[in-house]
Amino acid sequence: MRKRRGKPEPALSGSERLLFGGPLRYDTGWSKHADAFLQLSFRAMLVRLPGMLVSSLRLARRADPRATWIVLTAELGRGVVGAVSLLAVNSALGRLLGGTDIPERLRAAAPALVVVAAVMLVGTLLRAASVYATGLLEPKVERVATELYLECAAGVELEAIEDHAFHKLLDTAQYGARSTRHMIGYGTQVVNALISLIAAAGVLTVLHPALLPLLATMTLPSSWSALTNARRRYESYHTWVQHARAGHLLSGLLTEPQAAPEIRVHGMGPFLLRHFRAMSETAEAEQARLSRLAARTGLIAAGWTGLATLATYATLGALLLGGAMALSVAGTAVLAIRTGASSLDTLVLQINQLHEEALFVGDLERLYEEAAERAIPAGGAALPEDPKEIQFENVTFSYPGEATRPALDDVTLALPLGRIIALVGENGSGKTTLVKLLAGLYTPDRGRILWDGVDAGRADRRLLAERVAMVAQDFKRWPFTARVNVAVGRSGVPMTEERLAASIADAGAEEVVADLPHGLDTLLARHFSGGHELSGGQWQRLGIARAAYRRGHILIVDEPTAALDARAELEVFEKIRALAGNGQTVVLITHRLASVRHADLVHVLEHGRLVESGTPAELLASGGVYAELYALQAEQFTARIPAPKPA
Ligand SMILES: Nc1ncnc2c1ncn2[C@@H]1O[C@H](COP(=O)(O)OP(=O)(O)OP(=O)(O)O)[C@@H](O)[C@H]1O
Repeated sequence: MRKRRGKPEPALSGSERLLFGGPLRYDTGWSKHADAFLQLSFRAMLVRLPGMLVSSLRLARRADPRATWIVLTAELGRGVVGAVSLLAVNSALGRLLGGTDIPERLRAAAPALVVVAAVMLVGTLLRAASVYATGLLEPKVERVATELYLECAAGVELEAIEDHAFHKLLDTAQYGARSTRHMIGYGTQVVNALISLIAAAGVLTVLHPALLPLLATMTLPSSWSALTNARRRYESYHTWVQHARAGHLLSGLLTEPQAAPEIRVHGMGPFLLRHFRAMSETAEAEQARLSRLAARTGLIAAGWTGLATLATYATLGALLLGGAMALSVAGTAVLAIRTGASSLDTLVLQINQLHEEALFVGDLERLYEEAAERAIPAGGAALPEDPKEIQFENVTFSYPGEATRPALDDVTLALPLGRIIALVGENGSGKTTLVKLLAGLYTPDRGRILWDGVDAGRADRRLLAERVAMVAQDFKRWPFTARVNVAVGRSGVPMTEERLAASIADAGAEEVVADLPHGLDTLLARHFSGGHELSGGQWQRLGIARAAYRRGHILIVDEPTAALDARAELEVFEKIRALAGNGQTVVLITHRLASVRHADLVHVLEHGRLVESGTPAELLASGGVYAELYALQAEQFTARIPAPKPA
């Protein structure tokens, strides 16, 4: 970011330091694209104007070509009407102020006056047409831009979504979609003001060439003031966007149902409120700083405009007194100057607004570009129809920005298909990371994942995802009906009752559904009226039903029984075993080693490395990590509880 002289560093609030560990401001230099701040000079603004107008026009045509055509024609027409009206006024004034006989003068001026009235009527009609079509266009343009934005968010790699810099771009670009809507209105007004200005300037040049530079001098100060303020607002926005996000986070926490019990039991309400207030006050201080600067800039600009106006009218007076200009011409000149000054003012203001919106649209365009670069690649090699084995070959993977040891370190292992394979290891040993790589959510930094010899890194990612069903540890509890919560497992196929019933049976979730007040049509979101909440274990069964509904070849279950009671756990493992019996591969992550006994193969991970592989019996016999963990768990049931000390 370009440092500005005299720009004070925003104060760091105690709340930010305590809650978020430091100032919540983004490093704006993260993007490899052109720095938006460099695009804020007056020259850059003018250079970018045609591009801004063209990009608004392109979006508008995409959203509604007919309405775009109406707006353009109407605005062009209004400009022409303005010029004709000025010329007609000039002609009427010349006739009214020439000659001696008043009725004669009026008669001579009548046709010009009729023209003035007629063009005013046409102008009004054109304005109505433009307002109507702009109203049609704006929401459509916003929708088109928002759809593109959401497509980008849904289409990028998981790594991009987890990257804070990309997330910042997502945050700022969301305002770009709204800005595209405003750009239509501002764009229209720019076109209109530009045409009226050209008309007024043309008329002025004809009247006297000295008047044109004076007109420009009169409007320069307001341009400078508007541009300076816009630049400050945009700069401040970018510096403070993360802070604003944190403020929303706090207010969201105070109202969200998940946090409500803890807020009440731990009495966290006043704590969060206090910090919300402190964060808001810091943001208010920034607003006050901007307003102070805007008022100062406005005052300087107003003084400058006053002097320029004085000079203009003094010049006009001197021309009149010196006999260099007729009175009627001076009258038209005053009108043309007023029209021109007002058009120029509007033009500068609207270009500036357009420019300010364009900066946000610029963020949106940067997001489109960045998202295209980070998109999940389309196409690729086909995977074998019925593979026998998936082989991890020296796979190493680190999460972006994690400088310490890799989450997976040189892992080589085999996953024979059609079996139950368990992944075992202590917290943070890399089990979830391994299955995420298997599902194609991440790609290895080094090494390969081979499906019967075909490198998954080169495979069509869509086809790979087709094969996989996953119940992640933190699987999504969609705030939709129970039916949808199961059927989203494969939302691309028509929903059938048979498939739903079979998946629910496969997951042993019949009772969960039967207990719902409206069966499968029960809304599973308590914060909506008529909504219902499930327990953690009940949700887990629906999650498994969702994965069963997907009918992928490989079922990945990450901690499937964490929220289940002992009986339910046994039952769920029974169901998972039955699924494997159908020829489906099950990759199971669990800490309950008793449940691993039924696996065909166990891989044990430690600190991201594979330390043991084998059948449960082999691993128990070998006395390694698995055997040690197993013994620890078994001990918990057999160890004697120490007798209470005598009083
Ligand atoms: N999204 C992420 N971004 C950055 N680091 C991550 C991310 N997810 C996991 N890690 C890190 O990667 C390492 C392996 O995590 P992983 O979730 O694969 O372990 P795990 O064996 O599944 O653990 P657990 O048994 O607790 O679920 C950990 O050090 C963790 O901090």
